[in-house]
Amino acid sequence: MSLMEVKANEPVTFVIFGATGDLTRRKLLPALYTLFRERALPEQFTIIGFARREYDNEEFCELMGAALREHSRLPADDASLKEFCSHLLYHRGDLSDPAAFQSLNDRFTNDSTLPANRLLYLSISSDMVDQTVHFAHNAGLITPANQTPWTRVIIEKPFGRDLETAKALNQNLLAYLAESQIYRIDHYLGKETVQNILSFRFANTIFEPVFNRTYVDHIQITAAETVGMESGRGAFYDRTGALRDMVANHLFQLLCLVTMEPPDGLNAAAIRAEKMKILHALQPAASMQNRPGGVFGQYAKGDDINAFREEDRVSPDSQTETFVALRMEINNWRWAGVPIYLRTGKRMSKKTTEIAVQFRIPAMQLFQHVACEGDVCDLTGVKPNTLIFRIQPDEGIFLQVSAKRPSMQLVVESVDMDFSYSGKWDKELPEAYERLLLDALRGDPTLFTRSDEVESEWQVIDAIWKATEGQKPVDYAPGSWGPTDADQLIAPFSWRNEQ
Ligand SMILES: NC(=O)C1=CN([C@@H]2O[C@H](COP(=O)(O)OP(=O)(O)OC[C@H]3O[C@@H](n4cnc5c(N)ncnc54)[C@H](OP(=O)(O)O)[C@@H]3O)[C@@H](O)[C@H]2O)C=CC1
Ligand SMILES: O=C1O[C@H](COP(=O)(O)O)[C@@H](O)[C@H](O)[C@H]1O
Repeated sequence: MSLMEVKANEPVTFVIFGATGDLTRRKLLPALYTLFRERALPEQFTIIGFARREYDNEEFCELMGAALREHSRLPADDASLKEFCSHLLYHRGDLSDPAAFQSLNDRFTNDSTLPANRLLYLSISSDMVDQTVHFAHNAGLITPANQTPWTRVIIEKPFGRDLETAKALNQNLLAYLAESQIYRIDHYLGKETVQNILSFRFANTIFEPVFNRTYVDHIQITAAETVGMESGRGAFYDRTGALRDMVANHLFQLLCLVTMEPPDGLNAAAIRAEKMKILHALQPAASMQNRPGGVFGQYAKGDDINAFREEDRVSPDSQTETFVALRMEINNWRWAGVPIYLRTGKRMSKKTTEIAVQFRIPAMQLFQHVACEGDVCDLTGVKPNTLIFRIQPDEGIFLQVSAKRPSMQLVVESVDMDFSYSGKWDKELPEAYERLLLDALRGDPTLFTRSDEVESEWQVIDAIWKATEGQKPVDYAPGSWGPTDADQLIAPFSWRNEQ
């Protein structure tokens, strides 16, 4: 999709703290490069990479060139890479050293070609955010709110590691920044298919009346990844785990969007207000007292695949979960009693993110469902309707319904009503980071998370820790769908594994 329609115009200097890290290589630089190629960046822009490793500008440019060749959505040819590299600088420094920030600020003072508006991107671990903003402020890198040149600060997730740390971080940041300058990023909100959840629910009349406890049996949300620890991520992930890395932000956002009430407008405040109501009503399911509401797993050794505990910079006796499955419920009028199952994991069978809303079977079973393999047919009760939001890959939405199978008998079969982005639009979907970086450049916070929203997310996570206290991760085979305990968690339903 061309981003030409939307463009940032004001000159800007991006400073990426954590510029040698995995996120910068795989997502941030490729997104900036695509925006550059699409002419969506301002004419005047500079990107300064800040990290500890010893590089000069040229070496940094080579490193980023290699990353772009591997990860860019648009082809990274030599000529455009050369042009892009002319906008790249490297600033070596340690985040614990105030002098490194001072020398960075000196660059702004001494180099009149550096655009004075600045977008500081904190692609660093959450425990370094407070100090980084503090040092940046003391060095003069942060200009006052509501003035030009402006400063905006993008902060990566996870924002804190529990309610207490998130609250402290929110409060401390306000000593140096106005809330309007803080952009807490959750890249799932930048995904086209995630934005489509609200459009699909509220731009159509036929689905909304059945999105409630009367018609919905349960909801499953899965974010499965085949990757393990990408290079250098072991230490971060071992401190973080799947619950904080994925559930506390991405999965909760999906859950909110699929269950929230219609907002009274499409502005940030109205949408956030409805999401907040869901987060306040969300809790680990209490309805099935004798069964655990959560299952934690850790990937074991496989053929040619390290166990998590053998990964680089992971403790050999780590108890960190690389998989989690949860049974949650929303204690409100619309959803009370409807189980909501969440699961996410590394080294799973398939890369897939989807939301499946499974409806109740009809009250009266007039028909039988037939499934045939060759000449052998099996008759069972009618299958439930399921509405599936395919977030990635093969982006789209499909609805499973029952239809009469052509035969002399009145039996039905499950058929799909399928909408896929690639079938409908001959355009590649933009990457989430492209959209979000452009929004931040244009000063639009709609798709970023507000402080109270983040705190509410952590409140639920704290409740999950409490409800699952003492549970240790159980091993699962790489390439599987996680520990078998997760199947017991969802019984009598089943996870949708063969999608
Ligand atoms: N990777 C991903 O897919 C995603 C990551 N995120 C978030 O992005 C953030 C960064 O993640 P990721 O890139 O994976 O992490 P990495 O561990 O790969 O990178 C961390 C970066 O921080 C720098 N760094 C660490 N300590 C210091 C220090 N004392 N002084 C200066 N620089 C330092 C490192 O550079 P050096 O060693 O050279 O100093 C490196 O560039 C995290 O908050 C993560 O949750 C969010 C979504 C996806
Ligand atoms: O935030 C994160 O997301 C990625 C998965 O993102 P996706 O867009 O590929 O679904 C995950 O690999 C990473 O651990 C996590 O920090």
